[in-house]
Amino acid sequence: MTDATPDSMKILAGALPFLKRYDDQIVVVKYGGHAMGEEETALRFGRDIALLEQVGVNPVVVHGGGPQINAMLKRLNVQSTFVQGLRVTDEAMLDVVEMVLAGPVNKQVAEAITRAGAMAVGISGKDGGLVRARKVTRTVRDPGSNLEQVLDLGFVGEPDSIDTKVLKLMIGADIVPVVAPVGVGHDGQTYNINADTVAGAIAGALGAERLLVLTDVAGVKGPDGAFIPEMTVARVKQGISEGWINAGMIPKVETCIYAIERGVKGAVILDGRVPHAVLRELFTDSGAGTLIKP
Ligand SMILES: Nc1ncnc2c1ncn2[C@@H]1O[C@H](COP(=O)(O)OP(=O)(O)O)[C@@H](O)[C@H]1O
Ligand SMILES: CC(=O)N[C@@H](CCC(=O)OP(=O)(O)O)C(=O)O
Repeated sequence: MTDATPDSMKILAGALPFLKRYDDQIVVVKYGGHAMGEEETALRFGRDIALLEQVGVNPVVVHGGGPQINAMLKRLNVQSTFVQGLRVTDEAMLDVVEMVLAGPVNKQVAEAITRAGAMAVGISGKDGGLVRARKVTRTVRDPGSNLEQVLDLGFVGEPDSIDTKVLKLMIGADIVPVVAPVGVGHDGQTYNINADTVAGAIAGALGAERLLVLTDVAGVKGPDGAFIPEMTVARVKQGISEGWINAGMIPKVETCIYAIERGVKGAVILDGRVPHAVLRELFTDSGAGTLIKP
């Protein structure tokens, strides 16, 4: 006899169809720097990911660390600037970015999952040639002259190709990969890549069942400020052109569109600070956050 209450039986019964649906499927989880929050939030995230692994899902975690990089830059008294949500990265900045992302942040996330009972191993996109990167530029319109200007963002990259071999080896060995968003160019140059972009590229390359983008807002807000539970790709594009989707939300929605166009079944932007956000999204009918659909 167990002491299971009717409530816990109800929750389990409700979760069963979802457990079946995600059995042996890959779910890519982007864990944003803003979603990391307090230590307790990180430990809770670790427990949720470990649980996914234990019930037969194959989670792959890609983490950010923007606020953690900012904290280190403040200690070093270095200013940083952003263009369309991307950090302008010169050589000195690149050292700090790689040190923070592939160092303490990567290790803390992997440790939180491992502590919760799964085996997680932290790597950067440079390991095993996982993320081959190319340099990006951004075009902006000067409000004064209305002329277009191409901006050089330094060592900011985007994924050129993804070699999934190292991830597949890890998944096959029941190891949860935890990926820091740093890539390497064909010439060996290191690039700082937005973590949302890396998550979308990895989800697309792995043919993931779901991409979950964890941040510090409930999802995408519309022009009236109200949260939107479901959006089509066309509506997202409208939001960007009208400007009510802006700043750090742009790489998120763009990566969701990229992943969907490559066969990922659904991409969701949700608040990672809400307890069990990942489990609620995957294992309940109501879900959480904004689902982006074709
Ligand atoms: N339409 C929108 N809906 C919700 N958030 C938006 C929207 N447009 C811009 N944002 C901003 O995007 C931020 C999330 O991006 P970011 O700060 O880069 O998060 P993370 O560190 O999780 O990657 C939100 O905190 C919000 O300020
Ligand atoms: C090019 C670029 O902007 N890279 C990001 C990488 C970290 C990141 O994306 O972290 P979040 O997910 O927490 O925002 C940066 O330097 O902040």
